[in-house]
Amino acid sequence: MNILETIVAQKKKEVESRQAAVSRAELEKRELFKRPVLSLRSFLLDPEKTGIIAEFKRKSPSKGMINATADVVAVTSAYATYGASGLSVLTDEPFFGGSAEDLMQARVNQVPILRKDFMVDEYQLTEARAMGADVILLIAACLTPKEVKQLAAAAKKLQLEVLLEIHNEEELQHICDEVDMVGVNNRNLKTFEVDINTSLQLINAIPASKPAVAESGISSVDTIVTLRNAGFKGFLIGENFMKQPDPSIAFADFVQQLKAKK
Ligand SMILES: O=C(O)c1ccccc1NCC(=O)[C@H](O)[C@H](O)COP(=O)(O)O
Repeated sequence: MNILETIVAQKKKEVESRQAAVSRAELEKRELFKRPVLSLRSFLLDPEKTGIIAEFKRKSPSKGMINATADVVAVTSAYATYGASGLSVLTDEPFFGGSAEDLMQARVNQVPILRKDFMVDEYQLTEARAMGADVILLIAACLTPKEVKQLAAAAKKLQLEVLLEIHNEEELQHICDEVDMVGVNNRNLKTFEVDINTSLQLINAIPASKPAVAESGISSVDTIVTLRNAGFKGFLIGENFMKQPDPSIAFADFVQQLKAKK
């Protein structure tokens, strides 16, 4: 089994046990379930904003522990204050050290929040809404085109936006009307190598109506400029900030450098 298959197998078990403990009807009664959502798509299309989706990521399968001590409210609030167009919060516990609690705490911020997890079941969409997320991620590598369409349609019924993640040309087949944005992950999930050319090679095949997001391995403002010139509207960045002793300061410096490039 590759890492994605391992994660998905674990995810299916987890979802089954959470569903047995808390029904969808119960999740729908939660306060955060009723809040109006913020549109990441609109934030990414705003030329005054940075386009950066800053990720709160404690650890990962490729890097192991990245930051064991960062405080989710302090870091995500700094990201929002210094110009993130969106926040991405990992809610997977076993592989990324995240939690629903992290996302609920990050909800103090008035910027769109992506629930970063491996979505395999509609139950997780209701959970996402109930924890205060605005956007969910669907990963083409672990879903069929039919499953993407079904999950994306169910997300729209909950007013959630959908970011579809692809890794190669074949996965362009997963793009459907129901997805709002298309992400290209530069990380090869078999070798963990990151290559920005993955984004640059796929951008022209992504429909102009779906803002494109370059994901993973971004660590310089020059890379953002290159990706932006190629047509990307969003830039998902995790490790580059989280690995610093103070991710908040690292993010503020990065945005200052980016603004100087304009
Ligand atoms: O990050 C990993 O090691 C990883 C392994 C297996 C599946 C997914 C993985 N990452 C998810 C992501 O998409 C990244 O967290 C996100 O794009 C940010 O990447 P980075 O800026 O390189 O931290």
